[in-house]
Formats: sequence, C-alpha cells, structure tokens
Amino acid sequence: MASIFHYMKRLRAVSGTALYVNLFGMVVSSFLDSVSILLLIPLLSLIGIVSMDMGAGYFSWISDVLDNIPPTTALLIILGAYIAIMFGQSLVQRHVAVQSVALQQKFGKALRLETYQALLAASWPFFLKKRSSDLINLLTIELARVLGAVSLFLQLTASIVFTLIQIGLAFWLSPGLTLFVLASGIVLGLFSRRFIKRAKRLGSQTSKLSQSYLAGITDQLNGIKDVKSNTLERSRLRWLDGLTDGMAAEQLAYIRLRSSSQLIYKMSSAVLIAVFLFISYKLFHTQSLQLLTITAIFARLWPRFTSIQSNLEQLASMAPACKGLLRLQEDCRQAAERLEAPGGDAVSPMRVEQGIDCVNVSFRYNKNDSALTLQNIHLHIPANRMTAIAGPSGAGKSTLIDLVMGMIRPEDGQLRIDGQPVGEENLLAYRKSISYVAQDPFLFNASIRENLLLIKPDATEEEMWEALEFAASSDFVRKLPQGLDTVIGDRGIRLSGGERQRIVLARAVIRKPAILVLDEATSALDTENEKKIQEAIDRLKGKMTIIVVAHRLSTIRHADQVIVIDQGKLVERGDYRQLAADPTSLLGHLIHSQAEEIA
Ligand SMILES: Nc1ncnc2c1ncn2[C@@H]1O[C@H](COP(=O)(O)OP(=O)(O)OP(=O)(O)O)[C@@H](O)[C@H]1O
Repeated sequence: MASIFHYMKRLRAVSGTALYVNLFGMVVSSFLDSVSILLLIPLLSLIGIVSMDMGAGYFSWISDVLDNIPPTTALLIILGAYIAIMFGQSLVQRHVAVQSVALQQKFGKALRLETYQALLAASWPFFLKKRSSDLINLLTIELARVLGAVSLFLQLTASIVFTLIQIGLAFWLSPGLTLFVLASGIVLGLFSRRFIKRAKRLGSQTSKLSQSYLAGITDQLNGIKDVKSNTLERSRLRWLDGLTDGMAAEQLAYIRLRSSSQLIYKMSSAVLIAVFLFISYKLFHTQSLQLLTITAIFARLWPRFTSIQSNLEQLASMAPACKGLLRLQEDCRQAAERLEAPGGDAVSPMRVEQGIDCVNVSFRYNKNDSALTLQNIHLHIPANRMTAIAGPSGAGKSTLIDLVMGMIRPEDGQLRIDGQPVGEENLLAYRKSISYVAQDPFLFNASIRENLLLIKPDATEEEMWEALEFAASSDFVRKLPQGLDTVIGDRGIRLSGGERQRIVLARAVIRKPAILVLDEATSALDTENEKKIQEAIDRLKGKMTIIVVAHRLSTIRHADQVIVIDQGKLVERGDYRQLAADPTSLLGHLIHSQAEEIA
C-alpha cells in the first residue's frame, strides 16, 4: 500500500488546495445527507405515524418548536427545509463529482508526463536492458490502473468521511447500539483481511499476464512476416489460447473473491439487523422514534461498510501496478543522463574543430561478464575527415560507435572532443552535433515531409529536396502519389529497404550536422544507388566529420582512415590502400574473403 500512498502524495502535490476543497465538499455533502434523515422525525410525527413525545430527550426541542406553530405551517416548513437541504446536497455533490474528475485528469496528465519524461531522460543502457513491450505495458495498462487506484482512493476517502459522519450521528442518538454495530464492523473487517491479501496476489497475476500478453503480441506483430513465411500461425494461436485461459481463470478467481466477500457482508448484515433490532428492543429499550432513525442511518451505513471493503479489495488488486510504475520511475531516475537543459531546446550543437578521441576506453554490457566488449581502445578521429570502422561480425563496431556518440559511457578511459572530456555538462550539445543512420533505419509513421521536419522544423522546401537529392531519393519521391506528403506506413513499411535507408540518410544530412555517423547505412542499397550515395558522402568530406561502419568493404575505399576492430580490440589503423595491400593484415583478409564470396 506504500506505493498507493506515494501516488496520493503526488495527487496532493499536483492538485494543491483543490484536493482539500473537494474533500471538504464531500464532508458537506455527507453532512447534509445526514441532516435530511433527521428531518424524518418531525415529519413522521406531523403525519401522525409516531408521536414526538416518544422520542424523549433528543428531539424534545423540535417538539417544543412545532407545538407553537399550526400543523400545516410546520409541515410546509419541514418540507421546505427538506427541499433546501436536498438541493444544497445535490449541488455540492455535483460540484464534487465534476471536481473529482478534473483532479483525476490533471493528475493523469502530470503522471503520464513525468513518467515519459523520466523515461526519455534515461540513458541508452537502460533501454538495452528493458523490453520495450514491458515499458509500453507500464506506460499504458499499468498507468491506467494507477489512475484507477487513485480515483478509487478518493472514493474510499468519501465513503470513510460519510461513514464517520453517520457514525457520529448514530452515536449521538444511541451510543450503545452504535458501539455494537461498530464492533460487528471491526470483526468483519478483520475477517476480510485475507480477502484483501488474496486480491493483492491476484493483482500481481493481472500485471504479469498483461505484461506477457503485450510482450507476445508486440513480438509477433513486429515479426509478422516471419510468422507468416514460417507458417507459425497455428502455434501463435495456441500461445494466445493458453494465455487467455490464464487471463480468464484469473478474472474468474477475482470475481469469485469479490462476490464471496460481498455475500458474507450481505448475509451478516441480515443477521446483524435482526440481532440489532432484538437487542435494541430487549436490552436498550430504545424508543420507537429513535429506533426508526437509527435503523434508517444503519440501513445506509452498512452498504458503505460493504463498499469500503470492496474498494479496499480493488485497491489491493491495483497495488502491484502502483508498485510497478513506481519501480520504473525509480529505475529511470537512477539511469538518468543529467543533460544541461530540461527539454534541451536552448542548447546549441557543439562544433568539432580538431577531432574526437577515445583515450584508452574499455566497455562491457554487463558488469558480471568476464570479457570486455571493447578493450583499451585508443584512437583519434580527425575533424572533417572520413573514418571507417571495419572488422568481423561481433567485433564491437556498433558498440564503439555508441561509445563515440556518447550513448554509452566507458567503464575505463575517456571520450574527448577537441581535447575536452565529454561529461554531463556538454553531453547534450555534443549529441546535438551528431546525425546517426542506424543499421535498421527507423522512420515515423508520417509523411516524408513530416519525417524531415521532425529533425529540422524550419527546413525549406528547397532544403528538403537538396537532402533527398543527396541521398539519391529525389527521383523516387517525385514518383510517389503524393510526393513529399506520402505517408510511409508503420516504421516506413510502404517503402523498400533501400528507399527507407535513403530517406533516413536524407533526414540525417538535412540539418548539416558536424558529425555524421553511418552504421552499415548502405547495406540495403543496390550497387547503382550505393555508388550514388558513396559519391555524395565523398562530396561531404571536408565539410563534416564522417564515421562509417561498413560491411561491404569496397564502400570505404575513399576513407581518410580505416580502423579495424577484432574481438573488442583495435588491431589495425591506417590508409585503406596500404592495409588492403598488406597480405598479413586483417583488413586484407576480410577484403579477400568478401571478394571470394562475390565470385
Ligand atoms: N545489448 C547488448 N547486451 C549484451 N551484449 C551485447 C549487446 N549488444 C552487443 N553485444 C555483444 O557485444 C559484442 C559486439 O557487438 P557489436 O554489435 O558491437 O558488434 P559489431 O561488430 O557491430 O557486429 P556486426 O557487424 O555483426 O553488426 C557482440 O559479442 C555482441 O553479442
């Protein structure tokens, strides 16, 4: 429950005094509701059902007042008071209901924003460790459950406030009977603790099942081509069949639990009312007027006990979601990159005058691994030149690029730009100076224009076509039905692999970055388009620092410097032609192997 209290504190912080005004509204509404019950007494007396004299003590003053007024006037006064109280109560209740939703919405917005902001501020290694479907599950389903828990908590508070006021009233009318009902409530409350514990266990199961469901569905839809081409449809359906059986069983167990607790409360309420009436008649010798009023109060109070119990069970089932979201926020905070300006818009990109240096850097993904992924790499990437990184598969090329881009931090050694270490104070400016084209290029499900504008919001039409021209994609974009405004589908699915790669390249160069990083960026291109891009990249030489990871080694012939990595170590560095000509070099060997593959 500690996690629920955490979110209640956040609700208080987000809503400020509005929360207290709302709680006060709840108290007023409950109070007016109670007063309306008290009006029953003079009303019943006037109608002649009971005599005012029977309620000696508590109501004698009402009797005194009414005795001096003609009966019709008295009836009109009481009915008028009743209407005024019910109007007042309805208005307050309406205001409270609207305000509660407004508060929940405000809190929902704040919670979504703060969670997403924390997530965006987390460093790249955090995302390497987490499954994206788990993050989506927390940000959608579990976050909605947290909002549900907060709204339930508010309802619970209202129920408790109402109950306390009614108990106060009942106590005033008959302390003995009230204590009896309270004691019964406490006994039932203690008994129902196991229901709450079980609801919490079922809530954890709900969280796990929804996590598995989302993870499985995301995986399968991402790999739908593999599912279909390998005819895995039946096995995938079997997976969902098993999972939905689990979900149904869990939901049934939860409903069984809730109905059992409600059943016990209802049955015990029948017994309690019978015992209550018997005791009040036999032991307390309660007057009929008092008995009527107390019965009216308890008839409204007992369902509140039941709803408090039901709210507690629901809250317990939502507690694991609160815990999960809280853990995510905490993990994000621990993995946060302290970038200079929140939002980062005011920071200008860094200029690179001399170059980038990796000074004896080492790195491993998992601190428990004995082997280092990168070992003691010492290298200089000169500014405005083209540096190519080559090496066998799994050698550590992409890892080195991530390190050079400041996405991961070295375990040992230092990354320096123009001799200055890259740290928290200049990381954002450094990142802003880099454009990156990944091995598996990503495009947003929007038009080509929107994808380009996302990177450079003020790009002119001319700049967009210039970038597309550079990336050898202007011809095919012109031929698309809506040209620049063609929507390219989820992750750019409506484009071929090569077209996607070229649009991503255009997007990377449109903001004229100081550093352009291409990780196997031309792997999906045919020879003709690769040649065009190669020529374009060659034209960029001298204008920006280019770092290329190349699988097809023929594409790095024009690099100013080639770095060869093997098993996380820098094994060769130099001019392409020199290294390629050396029969003992690893680069020479790799080129030879590729030539044989092609032959
Ligand atoms: N997120 C990760 N967690 C753990 N190990 C990783 C992770 N990413 C990569 N590795 C490991 O680090 C090593 C280097 O991987 P890297 O992707 O840098 O190689 P690469 O040279 O780019 O390979 P390729 O040419 O096949 O893309 C590999 O052994 C790989 O299994």
